[in-house]
Amino acid sequence: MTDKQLTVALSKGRIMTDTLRLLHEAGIPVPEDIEESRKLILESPDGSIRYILAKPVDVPTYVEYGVADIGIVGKDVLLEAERDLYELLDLGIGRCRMCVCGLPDSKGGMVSRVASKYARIAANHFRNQGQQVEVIYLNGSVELAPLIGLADRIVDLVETGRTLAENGLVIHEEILQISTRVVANRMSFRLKSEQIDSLVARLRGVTEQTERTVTGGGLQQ
Ligand SMILES: Nc1ncnc2c1ncn2[C@@H]1O[C@H](COP(=O)(O)OP(=O)(O)OP(=O)(O)O)[C@@H](O)[C@H]1O
Ligand SMILES: O=P(O)(O)OC[C@H]1O[C@H](OP(=O)(O)OP(=O)(O)O)[C@H](O)[C@@H]1O
Repeated sequence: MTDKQLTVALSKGRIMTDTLRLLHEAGIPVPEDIEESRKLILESPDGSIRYILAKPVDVPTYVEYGVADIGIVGKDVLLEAERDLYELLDLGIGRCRMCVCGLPDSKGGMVSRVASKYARIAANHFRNQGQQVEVIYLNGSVELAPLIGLADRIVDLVETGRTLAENGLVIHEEILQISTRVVANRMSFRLKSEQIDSLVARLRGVTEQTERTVTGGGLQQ
């Protein structure tokens, strides 16, 4: 690794393909076999960028500790992690909504139980609303909780709404819009400003193009 090299932590999984497409469109060098390979650290062909492939929930940790200069990760993960990072850019991919959901007739009683993979976001939301709730952490398939009586509501991501619909659940309230963000380590942002500015400017170029195209087509963001 050289001083000039940037280490970029990418989120494996759902947002990986769109992230790689944007990097490619922005002219940022990416190893050809990055999606097929089982390697977790890969260098770009010109050696300017080292990519690390991480679980989304771990990306803010790598960036805060400075083992990655840059991270690409969902706003949901950032809000839940509350790490001390600079958020530089909204890539406009991985769009979905963080919502309070449940059975159609459940609005929460005096002290309701709320299940979520986003325990901190859920707790903050209900605290801000002055509602007393018990938040129960679950790691996935959160929609199960109201169906089997573990909780009366959930806080979870909704994209197409299919998972809710197929399980007889509805949205009671939208908390916030989610999309994928570019974040930087605070020290790297100063020490590698030239490389980081260039990377963000290139990505901003293709992100704005995408947004213009979508808006031009008459679709609502
Ligand atoms: N329908 C969706 N459900 C979940 N995440 C979505 C959705 N649409 C976009 N996203 C974004 O993609 C990210 C989730 O990716 P993924 O499902 O691969 O991660 P994960 O749930 O942390 O992984 P794992 O299931 O392996 O624990 C979220 O952090 C969010 O920003
Ligand atoms: O509105 P939809 O398009 O149906 O998408 C929303 C679903 O997708 C995510 O789950 P994921 O597939 O990541 O599985 P998980 O429940 O194990 O987290 C999310 O937690 C919802 O369950």
